[in-house]
Amino acid sequence: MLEVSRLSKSFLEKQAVDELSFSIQPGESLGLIGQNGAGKTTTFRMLLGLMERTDGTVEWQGKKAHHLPLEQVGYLPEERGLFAEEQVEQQLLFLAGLKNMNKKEAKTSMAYWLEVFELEKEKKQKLNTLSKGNQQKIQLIAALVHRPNFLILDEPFSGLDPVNTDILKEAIQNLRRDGVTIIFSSHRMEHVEEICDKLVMLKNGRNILSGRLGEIKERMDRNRIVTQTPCPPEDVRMWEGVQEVRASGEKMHIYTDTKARSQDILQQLFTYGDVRIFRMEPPSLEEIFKEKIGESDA
Ligand SMILES: Nc1ncnc2c1ncn2[C@@H]1O[C@H](COP(=O)(O)OP(=O)(O)OP(=O)(O)O)[C@@H](O)[C@H]1O
Repeated sequence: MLEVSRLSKSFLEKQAVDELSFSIQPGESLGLIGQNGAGKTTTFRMLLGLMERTDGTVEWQGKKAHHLPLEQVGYLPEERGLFAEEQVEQQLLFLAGLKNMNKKEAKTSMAYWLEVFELEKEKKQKLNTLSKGNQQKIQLIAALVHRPNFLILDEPFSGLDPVNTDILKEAIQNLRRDGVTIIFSSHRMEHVEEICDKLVMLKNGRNILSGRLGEIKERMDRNRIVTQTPCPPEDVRMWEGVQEVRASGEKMHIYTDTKARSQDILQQLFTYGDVRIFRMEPPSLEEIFKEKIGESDA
């Protein structure tokens, strides 16, 4: 559906996006992650034609394109920007109209999303009288109201409380089930882990890790063992290949450099007595992120 090859953007000396390649198929969701300034927003802006690329190609449904077909796209920009003084309902209908949606359809779609995000009571209010989180939800509805089949969401969870975060996650899952393709950025790794099929990790504009989440975890050799044992953590820290040991209640988390260490560790734990729990867990996305971002550029 979308194939991005060697997409690059430089601002004078600064290489904001550096030969970024990825692809996404209909109904997939891709998480674009990276530290502040890694190049996520710049990538979105180039895909939308809001910013000229320095190099690279974008293919949409097999054909080279300058940018995505805007009538099919919903965009939640990082810099939120609706009309503060306008009524919620009026501006949502106006924005749907700009995307060629007829008024009846727009009203039905708007009513659906206002109900999903529990904002029916606020629809007659001016935007600037709403709380920050509710304004954020209206901005999300503005990206969704014309029923796009491709969504670009720049930090969609920022400013939302835990209840609204769950509502948005569920809405995103439902959109995916309906075949909507989604690219989103987030600094919250647990959200990325829950809702993306694929991810692209950027560091200084470069793709440093990408693929399906399960496969990425499988590829990571760093291993976490969760165990319950009478063995003191100080002893485990001395063993070969052990990078870190953390006590968590009655359990101990042992991080090793390779998966191959697990059998040796189990053997050694047995010498201290009863091993009540011993399981290997893949690293969380947050752990992978910290490890990859922390690696040197050399
Ligand atoms: N218009 C611009 N002129 C000059 N430099 C820019 C411009 N836009 C972005 N940059 C630089 O490009 C780099 C990437 O910025 P970008 O906003 O894409 O990062 P990001 O990953 O979205 O960051 P954040 O997570 O903080 O939103 C940064 O170093 C930024 O300062």
